[in-house]
Amino acid sequence: MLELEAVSKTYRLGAFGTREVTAVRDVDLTVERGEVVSLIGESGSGKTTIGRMVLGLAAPTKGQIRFDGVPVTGRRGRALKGYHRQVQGVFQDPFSTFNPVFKADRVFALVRDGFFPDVPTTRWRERVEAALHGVRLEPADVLDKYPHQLSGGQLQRMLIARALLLDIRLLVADEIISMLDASTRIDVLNLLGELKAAGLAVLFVTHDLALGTYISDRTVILRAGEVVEAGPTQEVFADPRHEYTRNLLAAVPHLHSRWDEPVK
Ligand SMILES: Nc1ncnc2c1ncn2[C@@H]1O[C@H](COP(=O)(O)OP(=O)(O)OP(=O)(O)O)[C@@H](O)[C@H]1O
Repeated sequence: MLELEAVSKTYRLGAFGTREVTAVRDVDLTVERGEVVSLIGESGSGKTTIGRMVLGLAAPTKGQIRFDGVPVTGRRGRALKGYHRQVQGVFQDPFSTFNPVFKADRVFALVRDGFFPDVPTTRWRERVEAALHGVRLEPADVLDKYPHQLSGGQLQRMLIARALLLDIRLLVADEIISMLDASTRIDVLNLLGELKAAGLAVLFVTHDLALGTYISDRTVILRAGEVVEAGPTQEVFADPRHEYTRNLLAAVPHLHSRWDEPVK
């Protein structure tokens, strides 16, 4: 379904664009229907750049990104909108996505204005309520409220509900769990699991190996813009081939041991 082939992204820096930073280098990656693929790497490893390219918000310097065999790059206007009906992103900080001046459910109104202007108001309301139920939110708890009246978990779910209104097939979830507290994290992860069971594909971007293991079918480990390891999640974790992956694994806190004890 989604396919990245030898994708690189170089940013030019400085007033005259004389300095270059290669954020992503020669990355191959696929995501199939109903599959969750974790993209794991430390800060600065190029994860967000990949997510933005997949969403058509940035263009690769080299290589190809295809969705159902059709290039993503270069889509503009109506073609990009058509793509965004099928592929949407949810990002780390839900608070920054909402404008504090407007009620939070404005995000749904914007979807209606942009994609479904002909749907009558009552029908639209039903669709919004169904999408909210889909993410385990009670419409009365979240509709007609300002962002500051809602929790981070509620806002994050509303953003997932917004994506679901579009009948998407691929969700790019960029660190969506990082800012949530522990119990909400598990709820949102379980929600992603349910959506996956319903056929949704997820590119799950995280720096957190433990979250990646919990949810994904396949794992891609990124270091300084390059894929250092990729494979079925259980295999990557059971037998990490690359030293970088082993180091990342060693850095995951072990629940059964005290933090001041050396981990065996
Ligand atoms: N718009 C930009 N202009 C110049 N350099 C950029 C730009 N965006 C990202 N970079 C650089 O590209 C590299 C990869 O950044 P990216 O944000 O993709 O990494 P990341 O793995 O998502 O990191 P984090 O987890 O901290 O968000 C970094 O060196 C970053 O400084």
